[in-house]
Amino acid sequence: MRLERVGRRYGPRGPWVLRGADLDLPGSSLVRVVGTNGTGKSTLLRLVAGIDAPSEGRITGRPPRTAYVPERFPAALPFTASDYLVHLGRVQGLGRATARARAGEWLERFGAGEHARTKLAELSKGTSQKVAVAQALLADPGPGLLVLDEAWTGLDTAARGELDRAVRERVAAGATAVFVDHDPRRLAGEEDAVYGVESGAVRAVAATARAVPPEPRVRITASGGKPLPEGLRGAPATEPPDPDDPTRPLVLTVDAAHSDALLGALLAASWHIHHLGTEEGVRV
Ligand SMILES: Nc1ncnc2c1ncn2[C@@H]1O[C@H](COP(=O)(O)OP(=O)(O)OP(=O)(O)O)[C@@H](O)[C@H]1O
Repeated sequence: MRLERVGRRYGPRGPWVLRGADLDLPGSSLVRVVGTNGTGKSTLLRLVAGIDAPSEGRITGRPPRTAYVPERFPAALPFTASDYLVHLGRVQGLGRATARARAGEWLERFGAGEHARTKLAELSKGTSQKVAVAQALLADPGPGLLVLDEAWTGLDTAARGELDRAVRERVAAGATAVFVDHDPRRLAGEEDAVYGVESGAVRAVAATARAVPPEPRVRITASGGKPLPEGLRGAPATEPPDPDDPTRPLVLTVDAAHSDALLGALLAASWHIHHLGTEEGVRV
């Protein structure tokens, strides 16, 4: 999907909120939009989502499916959370049973399962936001557009993490996810592109490759009953750093690139290996 020379003003004589915006929004990509308050980020996201039309310019290659979490959620509708989600799932083309199952799954995933039968108007702000986010995730993952305007705001920590995961899943499944969030740490380093909105213009401020996760450090628990061999590769960190009891196992942590050499040196010096794992605790 592409935006070409897109402009938007409210009213024929209103000031241009956006002008000359060129954005490239390929599939399987995570795109962040940044800018100070009132610069036009929500306006841009509404144009991307297709719920508003440009005053000039054109938008091409729109994916067939769009999910959108608006900055403000219309919470005063006469539905329970579950009925509302089923209704929106039906609008998105899901069968009734699938829509109901998905509604339940997403409410559970966001920790709002017990509010399925609560009326929208009676939900707390945080739980309303969970419903607003769940409605955007009801459809199958796949190529499509996911537009999130401050969708994390109001969610608790666990739900924010869950939304991060959901966004990553959707992007991995081919979606184009475009988001605004006031927290600069939100999905930081995972964006394929970052666009800044300022004084009506939209500029690519960074185009980062998808961050490669750091290589895990490897932890080796070993005992030798004697001092460590000299000249170990990778300068391993040891715990306890200065053992009083040389028979006590040592934990050595080293970059994965040096773990084989370290292991070889320990075995060659007749050390006993108790445990081998990554720093996150995964056994390797
Ligand atoms: N429907 C509308 N009618 C008239 N003016 C509007 C409308 N929507 C937005 N604007 C104006 O467009 C400008 C940009 O607003 P927008 O909400 O897009 O910015 P934003 O960057 O998302 O702001 P915030 O960070 O505060 O959410 C503002 O001056 C706003 O008053």
